[in-house]
Amino acid sequence: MTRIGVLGPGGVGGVLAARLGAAGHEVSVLATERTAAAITMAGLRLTAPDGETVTAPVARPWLTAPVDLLIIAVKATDLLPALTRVPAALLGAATIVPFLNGIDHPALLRAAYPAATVVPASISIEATRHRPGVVEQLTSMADLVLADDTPAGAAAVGLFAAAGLTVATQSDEASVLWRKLGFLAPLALATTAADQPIGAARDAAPQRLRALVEETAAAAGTAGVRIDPDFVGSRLAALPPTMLSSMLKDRRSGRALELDAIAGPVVRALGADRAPTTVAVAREILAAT
Ligand SMILES: NC(=O)C1=CN([C@@H]2O[C@H](COP(=O)(O)OP(=O)(O)OC[C@H]3O[C@@H](n4cnc5c(N)ncnc54)[C@H](OP(=O)(O)O)[C@@H]3O)[C@@H](O)[C@H]2O)C=CC1
Ligand SMILES: CC(C)(CO)C(=O)C(=O)O
Repeated sequence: MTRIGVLGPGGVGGVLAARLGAAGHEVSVLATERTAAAITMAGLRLTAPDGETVTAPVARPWLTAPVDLLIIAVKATDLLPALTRVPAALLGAATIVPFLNGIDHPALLRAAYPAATVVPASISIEATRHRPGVVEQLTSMADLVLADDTPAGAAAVGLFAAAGLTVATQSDEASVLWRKLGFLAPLALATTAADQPIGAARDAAPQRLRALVEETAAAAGTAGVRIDPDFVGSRLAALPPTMLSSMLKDRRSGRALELDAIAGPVVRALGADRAPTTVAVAREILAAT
């Protein structure tokens, strides 16, 4: 049994907290005051294609006891304030597995928690937090990718897999994060700018979608990660037409967008001149939100 903390028990964090709790781990969630109270009073309810579970993790607004592994699943826009709930002295040499979209957060986490080991990770899932303590996994897809180039990373892979989650590995941080972004950035930017699911967004502007794919692949190349634009294009073409990105869901709910976390790395890697479509689409989104 591993002591696991989950910072941000929303869509992603709620699914992982529920599944790891059901697998017998000692799970505590670190949440906003209201969510911590809701989970303390009524538990954490997960509805998923394989059924409904109610688990009873310990919920608190900040870490009060050591954990072996800390999952971070807040939005990038909330990361900095959320970290105040986890004192570095208490976290010590724990393993941190962040599931945020984007590229830039591991550096912040390493600076904030110098004794910990940060294991870069990504997740492909469609998960939603309906209200505090009530989350839904919408499809059976729940695919984790972790960097297994450290003993802590290899141990975390084993822990998630033993809880029944699908886990793939990459040997380095850049590959984990850029491969996710190589697919996500075109999907999120195209759908959010169009305010349409991927089917309508790709039909309305196929060349623009292709340009987003090529710019993100070129940006990944600057970090030594080779992404084939044709492969990403075929994955995007195969998505169900009704699929939304989490950025579009955020736009429609009036929540803060992870625009810097998703478009920023592409523009910072290439410069604005070599990422004209990413810049134009991001500016449209900024103007509309
Ligand atoms: N949802 C999805 O399907 C996917 C999401 N991702 C990525 O995963 C990450 C998490 O996204 P997602 O699960 O959708 O986000 P949600 O909004 O569903 O959940 C975020 C959680 O963070 C909590 N939170 C916000 N601010 C703080 C704070 N200051 N202190 C503590 N907790 C806080 C929220 O609390 P409260 O509930 O109290 O508001 C909420 O529980 C993002 O980077 C996203 O891009 C990646 C793949 C798919
Ligand atoms: C790629 C996708 C849709 C699924 O995980 C996602 O990560 C997101 O929308 O944020």
